[in-house]
Amino acid sequence: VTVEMKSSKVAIVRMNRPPVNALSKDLMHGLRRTICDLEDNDVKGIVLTSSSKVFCAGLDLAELLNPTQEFVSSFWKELQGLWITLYSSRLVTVAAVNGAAPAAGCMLALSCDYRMMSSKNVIGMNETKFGLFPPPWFVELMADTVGRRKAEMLLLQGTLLSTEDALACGMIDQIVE
Ligand SMILES: CCCCCCCC/C=C\C/C=C/C(=O)SCCNC(=O)CCNC(=O)[C@H](O)C(C)(C)COP(=O)(O)OP(=O)(O)OC[C@H]1O[C@@H](n2cnc3c(N)ncnc32)[C@H](O)[C@@H]1OP(=O)(O)O
Repeated sequence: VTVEMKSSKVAIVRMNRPPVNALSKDLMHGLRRTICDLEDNDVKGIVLTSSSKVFCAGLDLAELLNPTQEFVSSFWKELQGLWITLYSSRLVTVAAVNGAAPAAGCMLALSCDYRMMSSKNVIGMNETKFGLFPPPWFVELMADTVGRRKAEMLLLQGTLLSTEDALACGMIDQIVE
């Protein structure tokens, strides 16, 4: 994770884990630590983005291949900790979604106060496409953002929306070129 101060009050926080910013336990820990440090340093707002062409590919599936029980439990704790920290942060949080944002990548964006996204990208919770269903707090985030019925349809079908469709249903707030 890298931090660039745009002024004394606003920080650009970039996920920097090539090639696709898959959320490993370490990346989630780094993001949470960064947000907490910025909160402690009188910063007012952050822009969360990526230093590569993918915003975030969701959970690191490689790390979840044949994990030990202990690892799964610490991974899950880190995921919940990151979500709680970002969602409840006192900072004004903006997601600049500059690449694909599937599954937990979408969760990161939805946990922010405002979402801008570049065109020709995709965002959504596609977990059902590979036989999983998102945890309840992902579901609630989606329902709070686009409405319960729309969320139900998107989640059941594991839809990844284009930038334009995401704007149309309120999943993002602005398209930025
Ligand atoms: C705590 C344990 C609990 C386990 C149970 C979990 C239950 C909870 C259920 C849901 C919660 C949330 C789940 C998730 O977030 S799962 C992740 C879902 N993500 C995806 O479906 C995205 C998959 N990736 C893509 O669609 C594409 O890679 C892309 C659009 C993000 C980028 O495309 P492109 O630029 O063309 O890159 P490549 O596809 O070529 O990929 C490059 C490289 O990166 C690897 N990779 C991609 N995604 C992941 C990933 N999520 N984890 C790990 N690695 C990933 C890909 O395999 C390539 O690797 P290489 O071949 O070695 O180069």
